[in-house]
Amino acid sequence: FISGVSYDECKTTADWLLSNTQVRPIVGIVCGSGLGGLAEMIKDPQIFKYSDIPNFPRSTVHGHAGRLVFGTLKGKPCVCMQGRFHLYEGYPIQKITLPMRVFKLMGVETMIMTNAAGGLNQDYKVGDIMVIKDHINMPGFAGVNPLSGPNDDRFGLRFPCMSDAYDRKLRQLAHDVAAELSFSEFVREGVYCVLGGPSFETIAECRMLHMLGADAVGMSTVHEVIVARHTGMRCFALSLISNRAVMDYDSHEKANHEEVLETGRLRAEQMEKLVSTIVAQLEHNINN
Ligand SMILES: Nc1nc2ncn(CCNC(CO)CO)c2c(=O)[nH]1
Repeated sequence: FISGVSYDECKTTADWLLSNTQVRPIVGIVCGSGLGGLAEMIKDPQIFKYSDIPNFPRSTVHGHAGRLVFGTLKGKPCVCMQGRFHLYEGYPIQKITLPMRVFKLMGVETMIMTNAAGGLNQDYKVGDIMVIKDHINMPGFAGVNPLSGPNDDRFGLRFPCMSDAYDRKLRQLAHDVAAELSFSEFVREGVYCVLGGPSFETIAECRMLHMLGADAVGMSTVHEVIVARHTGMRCFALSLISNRAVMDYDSHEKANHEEVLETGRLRAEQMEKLVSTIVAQLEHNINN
């Protein structure tokens, strides 16, 4: 099977990291496109380039730095992925989700994922932040699932439940924090649909996904959440709506990566404030 993703290899990577930092993280953060600034919030950072970490893939996407940042955020020991991996980069799906298993083996209890996504819900505006309440795993419909292949019971069950993937208490906390910060007008909640990419969706695909109940569309996060939940970590995820998906044929808008990164820059400050305040208010060691 795929090299570099077995339990022993994940353990080797986790042990290598733990021997190179005193930080014992309980929160894992994944920074999406243009959201790498979240990692700059971490105090006393210890930084590892992905290329130096055994078994880690390399980041190949503009806007994804490719660094693992350890430190404390609002007093809580954290590990932050500045740059994540995507199916469209050509990695095997188990490689994309390897960091989740490494984080679990290091003792991480809660994963906070962020991504940039296209808005399918017509009420959404560019710059809105959507709390993900559920996902539609399109590649999974075709058998592209990070848990395919032999199950290693040391990580989790053969058939894990996904109806509670996005932690209800953390979603409620996010909305309470948004209200505290007066962010409620642009903080939403909805369903995220993942596609393989790298091509952006067609108009027909946007219309179909919207009819199927998706509020936002992207190319990441779901695979990581499936593996993180398999290991029993709590998951919470936010999508920054970086553009409105093109839904009608007489529109001349064209989705492009530059506007994705630009929206990240515009909203980065609020995203960082929201995530750091949520981390500050996380209860430690509550297993659901
Ligand atoms: N319409 C649309 N807008 C989006 N903004 C971000 N993403 C997520 C994909 N991000 C890629 C390309 O920016 C980089 O990982 C998307 C998407 O998939 N579709």
